Amino acid sequence: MNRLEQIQQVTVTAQQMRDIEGRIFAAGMPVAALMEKVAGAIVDRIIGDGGLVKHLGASILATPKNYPPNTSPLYKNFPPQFRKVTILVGPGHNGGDALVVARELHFQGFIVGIYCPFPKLKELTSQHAQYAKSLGIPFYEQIDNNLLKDCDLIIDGLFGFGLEREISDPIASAINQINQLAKPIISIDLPSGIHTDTGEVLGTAIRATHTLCLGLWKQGLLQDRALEYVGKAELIDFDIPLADIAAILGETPQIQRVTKAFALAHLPLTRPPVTHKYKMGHLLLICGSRRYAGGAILTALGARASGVGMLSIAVPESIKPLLVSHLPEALIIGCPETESGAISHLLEGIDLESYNAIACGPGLTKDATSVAKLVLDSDIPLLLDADGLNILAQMGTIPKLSKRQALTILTPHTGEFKRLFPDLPDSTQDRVNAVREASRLSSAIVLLKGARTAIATPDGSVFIVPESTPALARGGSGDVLTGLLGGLVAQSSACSCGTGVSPVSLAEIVAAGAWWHAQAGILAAQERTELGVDAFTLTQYLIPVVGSGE
Ligand SMILES: NC(=O)C1=CN([C@@H]2O[C@H](COP(=O)(O)OP(=O)(O)OC[C@H]3O[C@@H](n4cnc5c(N)ncnc54)[C@H](OP(=O)(O)O)[C@@H]3O)[C@@H](O)[C@H]2O)[C@@H](O)CC1
Ligand SMILES: Nc1ncnc2c1ncn2[C@@H]1O[C@H](COP(=O)(O)OP(=O)(O)O)[C@@H](O)[C@H]1O
Ligand SMILES: [K+]
Repeated sequence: MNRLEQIQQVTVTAQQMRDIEGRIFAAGMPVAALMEKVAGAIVDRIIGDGGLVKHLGASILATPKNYPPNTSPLYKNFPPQFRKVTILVGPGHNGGDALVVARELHFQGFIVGIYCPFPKLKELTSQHAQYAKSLGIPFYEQIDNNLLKDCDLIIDGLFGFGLEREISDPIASAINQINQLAKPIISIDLPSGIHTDTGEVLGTAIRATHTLCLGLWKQGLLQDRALEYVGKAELIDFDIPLADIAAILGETPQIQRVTKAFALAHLPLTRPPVTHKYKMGHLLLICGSRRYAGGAILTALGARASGVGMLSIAVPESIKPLLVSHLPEALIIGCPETESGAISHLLEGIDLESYNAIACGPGLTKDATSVAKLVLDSDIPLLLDADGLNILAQMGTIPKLSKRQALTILTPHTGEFKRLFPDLPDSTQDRVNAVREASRLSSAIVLLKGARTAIATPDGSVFIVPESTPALARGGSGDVLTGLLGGLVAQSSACSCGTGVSPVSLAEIVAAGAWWHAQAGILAAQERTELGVDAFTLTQYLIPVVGSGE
């Protein structure tokens, strides 16, 4: 993995970023030099070759203005008119970054106006402000028409990782006013108003179209509740030495982004030349009911895409023919069923210990309680989803799981999470902490579904899937995930040759599977629009995602 791939995996809190920054300054890097370097990289990303401005849509490339042509090399990216950029400047170093960007855009021929309502600025920020004023760049203390009229682009440098308390008026009102303009907004480091660690909106926040996160990914940008403010996010690297990151975060950071490089390194994409089907894992899926027969098919199709060596599927007897017709390669086990058409108990003679993993839950209904109890008492890796989770919640999550020897993986959405862990804080808020706490308490690997799915291990490691698509917010897509993960877990547990997989290794595989699922959604949405990603279609995009050979 190259340096940039390693950097992309790292996430930090504000305090960790301060500590890393502190080491760089202590080693001799001047603060002002670092600010120049960072701001230079921001300017390049905005107006350099292939820069963001080209992609910001009609508003920045329209409205011709009658100014003389500019000869700057960077300006070749633009039509031959000057452009008007409004820059929001805060009192700290986020404002300092913004002022350096303002100065450079001014020199490149842009018409720059600065909104800075703060009477007192940090020293370096104050020096940059003084120089910008000396260049004739106008400063405004209030958001007024002069500043915003005809402005093509807004750059937000009000607050970065130094924001710790709620934003109040007049800045809060100014932010709300700016948000209503529907102009392109590029936020420096974080959208101002978003808490660096938790993603909480502190009073109000800038709704950015783009966020250029500086140096290392801030955790708050990976929390669901921040997403509508973040827009498209990307990292601006400024060569933070890996040794300084490791000194603060350890060799393996506790909270990691699941990148493509990470996922591909953990998926079983190649097989040993000499092997056989049972060495490639035997998964038992327990799913479906007469009412929810489709869920069983979707789960099974997810498992199929995992490449698992053998797939057995326990379903109620009455839907066995349906499963056989969809999955001719699988061994379908028809089970006795309740009056309501749920599995009442597993067929006599099924030896649970002969499987490498069990995935249980989709479409079961709560009438299948005895089956869920049985698998919880087994001694092999178990993934529980949907009704499997609801039944577990009824039994009492923590006491029940504390008796299990083998690894358990729980894959709740926020509603199921609340039922499983009623005493934990709301998982729609600080998701990273919620999932981490749930895993610690239950000793299970917990995957909390959402726009940014997070996976935690009992020892406190968290993996966050940083890209996905709302196209997946659709019935059945979670069933596909269950099957896919079940197949991956079975393969890894078969490969461990009886030595057992560690919780962290298993969580890495689960995280890679969640990345795979999200990427299939993204690819399907690109080709078929966000409306075209029904759960069956999603299953058909799993292999293309890893099969493109890129
Ligand atoms: N790390 C790195 O390597 C690099 C970091 N860099 C940049 O530095 C940024 C961090 O800078 P920072 O620490 O100066 O904090 P920042 O976010 O600008 O704001 C804090 C200021 O706001 C104030 N304030 C706080 N809350 C407030 C409120 N509600 N309402 C009003 N005021 C409030 C608070 O003052 P206070 O009133 O609390 O004394 C303080 O002055 C970072 O995001 C990145 O852009 C790069 O330049 C170089 C590389
Ligand atoms: N807004 C969203 N953005 C990205 N992914 C989403 C979003 N909403 C849901 N998902 C994903 O879709 C899947 C939904 O799973 P789940 O709620 O269990 O649905 P079902 O039970 O109908 O199959 C999860 O993998 C989740 O992460
Ligand atoms: K900002």
